[in-house]
Amino acid sequence: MCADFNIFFCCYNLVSNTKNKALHNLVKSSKTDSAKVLRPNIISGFTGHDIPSRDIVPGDLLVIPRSGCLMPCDAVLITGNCIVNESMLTGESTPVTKTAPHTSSEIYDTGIHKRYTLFCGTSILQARYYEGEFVLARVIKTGFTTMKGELVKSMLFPAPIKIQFYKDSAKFLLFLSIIAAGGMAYCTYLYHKRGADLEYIIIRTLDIVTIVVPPALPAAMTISIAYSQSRLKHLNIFCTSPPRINLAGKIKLACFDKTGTLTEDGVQLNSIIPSVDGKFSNPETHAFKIDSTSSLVKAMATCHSLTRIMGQLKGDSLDITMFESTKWEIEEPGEKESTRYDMLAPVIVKPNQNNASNFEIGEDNIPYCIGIIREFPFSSVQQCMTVICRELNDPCMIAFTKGAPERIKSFCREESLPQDFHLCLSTYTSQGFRVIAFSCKKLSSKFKWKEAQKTKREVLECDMTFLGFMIMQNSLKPETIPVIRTLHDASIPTVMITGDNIMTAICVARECNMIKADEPIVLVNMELDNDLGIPKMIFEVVDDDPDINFYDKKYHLAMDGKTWDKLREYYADYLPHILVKSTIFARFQPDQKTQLINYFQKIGYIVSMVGDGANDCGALKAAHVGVSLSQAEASVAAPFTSSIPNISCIVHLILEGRCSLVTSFALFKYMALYSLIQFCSVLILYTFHSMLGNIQLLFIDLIITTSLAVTIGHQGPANKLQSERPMGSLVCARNLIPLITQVLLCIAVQFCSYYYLSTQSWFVPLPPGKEEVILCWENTVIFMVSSYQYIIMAFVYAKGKPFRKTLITNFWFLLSAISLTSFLTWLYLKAPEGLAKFFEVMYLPHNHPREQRLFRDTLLLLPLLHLLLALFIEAQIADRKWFKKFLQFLFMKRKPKNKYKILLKENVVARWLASPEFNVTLSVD
Ligand SMILES: Nc1ncnc2c1ncn2[C@@H]1O[C@H](COP(=O)(O)OP(=O)(O)OP(=O)(O)O)[C@@H](O)[C@H]1O
Repeated sequence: MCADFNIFFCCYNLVSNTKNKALHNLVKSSKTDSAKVLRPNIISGFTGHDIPSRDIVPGDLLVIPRSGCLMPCDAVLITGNCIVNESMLTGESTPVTKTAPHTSSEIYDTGIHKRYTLFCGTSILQARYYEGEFVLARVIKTGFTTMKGELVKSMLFPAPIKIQFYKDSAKFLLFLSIIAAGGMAYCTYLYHKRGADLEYIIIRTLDIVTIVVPPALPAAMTISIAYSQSRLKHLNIFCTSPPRINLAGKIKLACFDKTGTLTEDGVQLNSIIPSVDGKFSNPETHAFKIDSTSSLVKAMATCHSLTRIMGQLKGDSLDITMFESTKWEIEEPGEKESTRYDMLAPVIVKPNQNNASNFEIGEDNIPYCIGIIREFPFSSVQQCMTVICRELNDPCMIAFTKGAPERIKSFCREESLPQDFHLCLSTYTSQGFRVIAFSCKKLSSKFKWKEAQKTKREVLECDMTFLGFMIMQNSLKPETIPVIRTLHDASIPTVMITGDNIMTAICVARECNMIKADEPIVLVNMELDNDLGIPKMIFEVVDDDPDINFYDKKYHLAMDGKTWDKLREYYADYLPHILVKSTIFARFQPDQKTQLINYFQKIGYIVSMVGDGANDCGALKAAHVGVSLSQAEASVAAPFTSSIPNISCIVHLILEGRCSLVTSFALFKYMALYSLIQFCSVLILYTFHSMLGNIQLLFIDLIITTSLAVTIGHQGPANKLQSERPMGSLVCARNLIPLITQVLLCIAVQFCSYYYLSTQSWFVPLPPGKEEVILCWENTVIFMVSSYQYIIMAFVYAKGKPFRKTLITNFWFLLSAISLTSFLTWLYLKAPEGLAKFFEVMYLPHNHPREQRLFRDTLLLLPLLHLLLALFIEAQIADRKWFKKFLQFLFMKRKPKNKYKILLKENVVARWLASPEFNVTLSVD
């Protein structure tokens, strides 16, 4: 019993140590010893105090150092602005600008007003305000209530996740308790019959409970997770919710974000297509080749959120590429970077010297420049960004907007849009290009500084003039194609969920082989049916023959965010049938990404999601296994963060997950068998008036089972993903039948060994008595045989393939198993008298009768035979497909259990596609 607890605490410590370390790193990563706050003072208004950061309280006015700092609390900016790295929050390390809110009647809400809020744990790269003035922030939350506190809480108390294994283990424990109850009843009967007193009966029967229900069982389930977590850490994959590692072993659908995940973070400029008076001009490869006085170039020079930090241009890679292509220059006011803050002298952009001559010179010989008065930063929900600018010598301000073409189109006046807008867009998107559109709006001369600060973006984003397209190339990461192939080979379907255009998404999906060249793609669209008053679902086959037989061919559905919303609203019953056949989800907003992941889970998929940006946060959290590609060691965004900057991390995770799951099962079965073996030995010995000695019990519990259980978990994952999946359920016939067979075999071997002993002519059974005898032949035989059985069972369950490395690679296990076997054999055959006495086993000197020595030697054949039979049961029955099929036949399992498997089998969409009602058409190329 004490040894069992020992194992439990060893394993528990191992797991909690890994967790504690991660927590410790996280807390330390943003620990700031002190902070400066302004507190009211009756005499001089406010005075500054340097206080330990733990003494900061909500309501304090925090002074943000100009050179940046780690935020010790959540606070709202009051003055100035800050450039912040929020990778801990979103996984995305592109710096974001936080500004102080403008006076308005709106009530502050952290969820809505994130752009005014500095979050605890995020890194302030720079704080800017007028020279000599403080950058101030009002503290709103401290400690556990902050955003970082939430992350620490989620690590300390991870949200419970439904894992079949844990439910099954509870059932299994119940089953073991029933066995224990049987054993207790037998024990009570036995000792009562022998006339033992009540206290003795109680002690003996309680012994049985501690043997059958091992307290180390929960530890067995976590030890493999601890090993996997530390291996993942070496691969730079960090985990804040370790139980999810086992879930990774059961992933049935792998979802990916596109930009920055499947494709590179950076983009290259392909061409620019200006639009003048509602007509597209010829594409240009460089922005500086276009007339630099054109509005499109001005939009490209101003419509961004770039800033200079340490002399380097920082911001979204798309913005950097765009701005650099104009060859304009950015100038931020103030000599020092940290004083680049002046409402009256905003950030300005100006053409470089070569182009400057094209522009008018202002009064006082000031060279031409554009001041960026206000910026509405890019958001994935809006799919665009807007700036309000003022040109030198122009009394009117101008708004420039850039973003997703569909979105920009909706802002523009009809006459400014070229007729071939869609044709031009689809020409580029269907080649996989990322297309960004631009528009502008001249504001009235009455629109002054004050209005610019107060206006809402909706006022600006209407009645605009379309300016043209910018075509960007975003190539695949080299690892994407091999990883997608590996996942498909392992029968794990892949799905793309992106904010980008649907045609671009389709092209990228084809390029990375998510959709093979010969597999047709069908667009799901919605068209308003005036008769019905609800949208009608229509299908469009992309680039293929619409007369395909969809029953025979693998096909993929693709839809955009708008269709998704309508499907949810009007065709909720059809949605599961469509989902199982869908591979591309484009123009999805962040909340739609989350909804989609939840839907996949509803139809029975274990879903993984890999993403890199702020627009994936919800989906990453919702997925069973969300992996954020981020430099941060832990982010609030996802339970896993990977510093491997590509999707190969998901393969490592699945391999580790499978290894951990299989090891957890193996350890669980091993611990259960160990209890049952000991249970059987004890009952046999009680029956024949003997029992196991304390040293023997300690040796079994502490040395044999602990060393073997701990080293079994050490085995690493297989090198290659297999299409075969590990079992997810412990309490199923496929698991239980081999396990029960192993138990019966162990019992049979113990009985055989006793029977063999009883047939010996020299053997005299123990006479009935009130107290049990330890030093006797009965005890020696059962102790030795059962000790071998613990090693045999560990050997059987330590097998490697197909989800773990081969047993040969597990050095520590082999060392333990070989050393224990050698020691046991030596103890049994050749141990000196003192040691035999210590272990309370029979000592046979050389001059002992030959029959006794022959019996002792030949008894060893039994464990050998047991090993062969146990290996046979595991290799030829438990692991075999025929056994699975036989059980399916036996239990008449006709239908798959998972909903998505039933839906896939039904293939209802193929029927719809064949029906004229759904109006299947061929899309334009
Ligand atoms: N910096 C930006 N400024 C303006 N518009 C942008 C900017 N970045 C992206 N967009 C537009 O907004 C759309 C949505 O962007 P979002 O970041 O949500 O998704 P994405 O980057 O296209 O794809 P993914 O979801 O795969 O990362 C983009 O497709 C693009 O058209």
